[in-house]
Amino acid sequence: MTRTSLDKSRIRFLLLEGIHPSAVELLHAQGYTQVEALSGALPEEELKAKIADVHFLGIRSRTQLTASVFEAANKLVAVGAFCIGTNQIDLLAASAHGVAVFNAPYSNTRSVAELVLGESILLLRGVPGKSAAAHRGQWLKTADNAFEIRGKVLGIVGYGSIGAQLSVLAEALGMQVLFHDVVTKLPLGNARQVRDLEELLSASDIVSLHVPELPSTQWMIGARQIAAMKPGAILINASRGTVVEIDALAAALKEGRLLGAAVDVFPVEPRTNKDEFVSPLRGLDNVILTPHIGGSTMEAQANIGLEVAQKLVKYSDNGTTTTSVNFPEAALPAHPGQHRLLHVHRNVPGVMSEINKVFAEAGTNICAQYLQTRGDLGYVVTDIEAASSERALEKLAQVPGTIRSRVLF
Ligand SMILES: NC(=O)C1=CN([C@@H]2O[C@H](COP(=O)(O)OP(=O)(O)OC[C@H]3O[C@@H](n4cnc5c(N)ncnc54)[C@H](O)[C@@H]3O)[C@@H](O)[C@H]2O)C=CC1
Ligand SMILES: O=C(O)CCC(=O)C(=O)O
Repeated sequence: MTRTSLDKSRIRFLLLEGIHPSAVELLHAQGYTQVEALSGALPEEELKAKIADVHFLGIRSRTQLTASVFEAANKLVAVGAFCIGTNQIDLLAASAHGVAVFNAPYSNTRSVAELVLGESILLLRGVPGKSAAAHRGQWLKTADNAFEIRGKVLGIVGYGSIGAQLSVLAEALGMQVLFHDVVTKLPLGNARQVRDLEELLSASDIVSLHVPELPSTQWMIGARQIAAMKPGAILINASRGTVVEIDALAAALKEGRLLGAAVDVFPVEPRTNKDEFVSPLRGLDNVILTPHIGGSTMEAQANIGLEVAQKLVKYSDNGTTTTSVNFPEAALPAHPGQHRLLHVHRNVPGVMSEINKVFAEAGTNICAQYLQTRGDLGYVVTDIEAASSERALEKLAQVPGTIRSRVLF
């Protein structure tokens, strides 16, 4: 697939799921005027119809980018996930179509950690139940089952950016922190990495989950793991809905085995704010239910809007792919006066020599060349004199193994 350089005014951006206006402002300021921003996610067929004309797509956690969506996205150059998780994107399909994917790996970390800490305090005091009762006219003034957070044991599953941030905040409130991670991690403060998940579950007053959605994390907290938790403990899930078996959690809460829970993410989430939220946890007073808003603060969203839009602009303007989640990473300098050829190919032996044969046979003088590979993908960027770029691009597209090529003026 070959693309010649488009005038910025012809490059189309589609931003879904209420991405913060800071993204649109940045794109406009960088000369990209064709930006359509919608508030919700689109069903697959609608998305496929709409995406056919789109060069850059912005999504959050709701939009499912399947292989079939990528098939329909002929013009798509890059996807911006305006969030941390990229499990909603078929990254192999994106790579196979030469589509670069970017995200914002840290911008909402603090927001999630703060929410979890706030929920921990409220649940230890039984506030959700007492508040719900007060709304019904009941006055539940009692200290029964109400506890301070100081001295309690917080068990963090997944000690990455969010888990580690939570650990620091929790210690500041006097909690003891244990964590379980598949990787050996530097414990912050007095936190301690435990041997396995079972040890963490049996020792913690509050268990908070911060793992990515992976085959290995799917349903990692089920009936057996909940039974291994301390009686009267609290479970918090602000990671992904596939990490906890929701029926097992509902059963434990109804039986009173757990003191409470806070759940922000669900196996099935409404696509828009107008769709009904259905869950076996509805109606349980000792459960805080939130609509996947762990990262939804004005601060985080404004920063994410800028960060991801900036990454898309850099890739569009000069081919830089730094921090891409699926592409070889290349930080490229400006290319004044030269044309820049971007070539995405299958990383198999011989492609580079074929590419350079194209330039040699055409007598093209190469001003600069950069190559990076990542797994099955190769990304080579060649700066050449402007006069020969059109012919070179045509020839490059015929190199066996080519996935996509593009020229930047
Ligand atoms: N509720 C919300 O709005 C938000 C949810 N998230 C979710 O939180 C997840 C975590 O975010 P970050 O901390 O930034 O990710 P991260 O990648 O920095 O940390 C994840 C940690 O989990 C560990 N891990 C992976 N598999 C594991 C397993 N089977 N058992 C134990 N540990 C395991 C990793 O080694 C890593 O240390 C994201 O992937 C995303 O799904 C992120 C932001 C907002
Ligand atoms: O804010 C969102 O839409 C998604 C937040 C999230 O889950 C993430 O950043 O991974």
